[in-house]
Amino acid sequence: MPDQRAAEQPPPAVVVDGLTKHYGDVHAVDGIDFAAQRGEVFGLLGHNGAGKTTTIRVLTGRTPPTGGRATVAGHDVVADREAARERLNLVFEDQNLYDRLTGRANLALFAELYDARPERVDELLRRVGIAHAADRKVKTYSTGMKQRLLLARALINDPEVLFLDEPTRGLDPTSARTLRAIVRELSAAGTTVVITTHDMAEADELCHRVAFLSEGRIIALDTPRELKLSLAARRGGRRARVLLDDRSEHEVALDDPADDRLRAWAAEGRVVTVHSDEPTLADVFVELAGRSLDEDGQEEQPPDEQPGRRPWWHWLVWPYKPGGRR
Ligand SMILES: Nc1ncnc2c1ncn2[C@@H]1O[C@H](COP(=O)(O)OP(=O)(O)OP(=O)(O)O)[C@@H](O)[C@H]1O
Repeated sequence: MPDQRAAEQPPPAVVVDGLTKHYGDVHAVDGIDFAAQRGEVFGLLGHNGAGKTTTIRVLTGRTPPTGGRATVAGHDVVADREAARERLNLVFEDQNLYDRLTGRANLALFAELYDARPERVDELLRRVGIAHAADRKVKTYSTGMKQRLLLARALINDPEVLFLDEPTRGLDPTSARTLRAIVRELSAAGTTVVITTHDMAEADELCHRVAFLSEGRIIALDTPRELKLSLAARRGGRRARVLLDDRSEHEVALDDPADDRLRAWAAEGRVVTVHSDEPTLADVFVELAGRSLDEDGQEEQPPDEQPGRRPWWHWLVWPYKPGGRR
């Protein structure tokens, strides 16, 4: 019964309703609505100046909205700001660590501030993978280590909602992978994670749903999968290039029931590779925003330094079994 299911559904961890934030004539956030569920990883994506950071600043009580309303963990971010802040935490680019203190001392200070158990400090240092450097001064830490320490610090109060502003920017692939793994663990344990990123491949991999922001407005909001599928549909359906055992290449329509050549070739064991043309999230963004994220002054990285970024044509190796059926 739908009514009963609705009653059992926990309230969303983040609710944003007609939120605006104006700086003079600049409408940094211009009437946005969304809700993020418990355990959801929710991505805010957009060009420089789209309003991502401002949205997070309002939701974390760092700046008041001009209009509209938002709640975090059930608490209004304006009227009930302190209660909301007790249940959230954040990793922000402009945050500072105490450079002349050790990693452990940095965390211990925050543990005291939040009344956390003292054992929590070492637990978190282990969790983010910097226990070995716990007694080194933070000024000797690399960017990745500092980012890990900031994350540990943000977890000290077991937040119900964690806000991460560009958490993997400037990180080496290993640190970025560790951070993504922690986000997944947190999400599985019920923490809601709201993340801003310029990295479309990362958003695709990590986020349950993403909102594309442009000039302070949400221009699309859905799961990465749905966004990609709807672009494929607008382009006339998904297609694939197929390489057969006789080295001939064919283009097939995956969404056209009349085109069952791929199934037939597969049944005959003739397929060597299938080359899918599924659009990427970056393609969806370009279509909606009219330009790519690389066109807004971001420094483009060479392709081999773009972890997880998939080319437009992405090869799937079909299990090839010469002369037989699978
Ligand atoms: N304190 C401020 N005073 C005046 N304007 C501001 C202020 N903070 C942000 N803005 C403006 O609001 C708009 C949105 O900025 P915001 O930092 O939220 O964008 P963003 O999507 O996070 O961009 P980026 O990817 O560069 O961090 C921009 O036009 C910015 O110049």
